[in-house]
Amino acid sequence: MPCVTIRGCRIGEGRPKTILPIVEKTEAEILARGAAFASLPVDCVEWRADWFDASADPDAVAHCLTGLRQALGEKLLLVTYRTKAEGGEKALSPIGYTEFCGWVCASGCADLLDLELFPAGETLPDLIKMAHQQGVRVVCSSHDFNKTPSQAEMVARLVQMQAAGADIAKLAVMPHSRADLLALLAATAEMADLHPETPVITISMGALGAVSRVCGEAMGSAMTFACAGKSSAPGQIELEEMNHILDALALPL
Ligand SMILES: O=C1C[C@@](O)(C(=O)O)C[C@@H](O)[C@@H]1O
Repeated sequence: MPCVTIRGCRIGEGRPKTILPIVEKTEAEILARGAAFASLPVDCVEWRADWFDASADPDAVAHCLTGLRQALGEKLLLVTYRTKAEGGEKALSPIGYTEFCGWVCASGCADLLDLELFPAGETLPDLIKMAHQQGVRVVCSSHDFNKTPSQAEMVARLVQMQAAGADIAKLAVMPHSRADLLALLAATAEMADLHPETPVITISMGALGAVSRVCGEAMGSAMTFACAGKSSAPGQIELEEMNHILDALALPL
């Protein structure tokens, strides 16, 4: 798998890189979480900006991002606006979504920007180009909180993200059976074996899917979302426990 290197962190190589989400409403709460997470053994912090009270105000977003960047030091910062349709807190018009992404990239504070495959639609390649021009890497994402699509459909979505120019392709789906969980894992292995152009992140959500969050090194998922207190999706495992499990499941060099 090719590796995406940011601030010395090699995403796509070895141990899956850990991510902690911030799901707070006010700048003060967001920055307090950022400062607390900066001292934890985690690789990346995700700011879920759809939770932010002032997410429609460009100055407030820029101010918060500047504070977060300072708080996080060398930890990677992933910025995500998860739209309601994909399981997030707020709906956003296509124009609002594009504007928000522009503010994040212009801030110079984000290492990674989450871009949703379906809402971005035809504008996705242009949004990716805009991010790249400003030195921001793109995690393209797709979520299904209701079901697990077929293996072929999951692979097709991830390949579509790669073709659009994403640096990392991500899929989170909901299982209802062991077969669903196996389909997600099989799609992950298929990507690693047959489409290794970019690292991928794959998640089967909820308790049934939780094993998918810890087996990335063996199966081919490059990053994993954990939690420290508040979680941002069902099935996330506490960071401390996650670190123990990832160590125990490490492959020999
Ligand atoms: O896309 C994802 C993955 C996620 O939904 C999870 O299942 O861990 C958590 C979200 O915060 C993140 O943006």
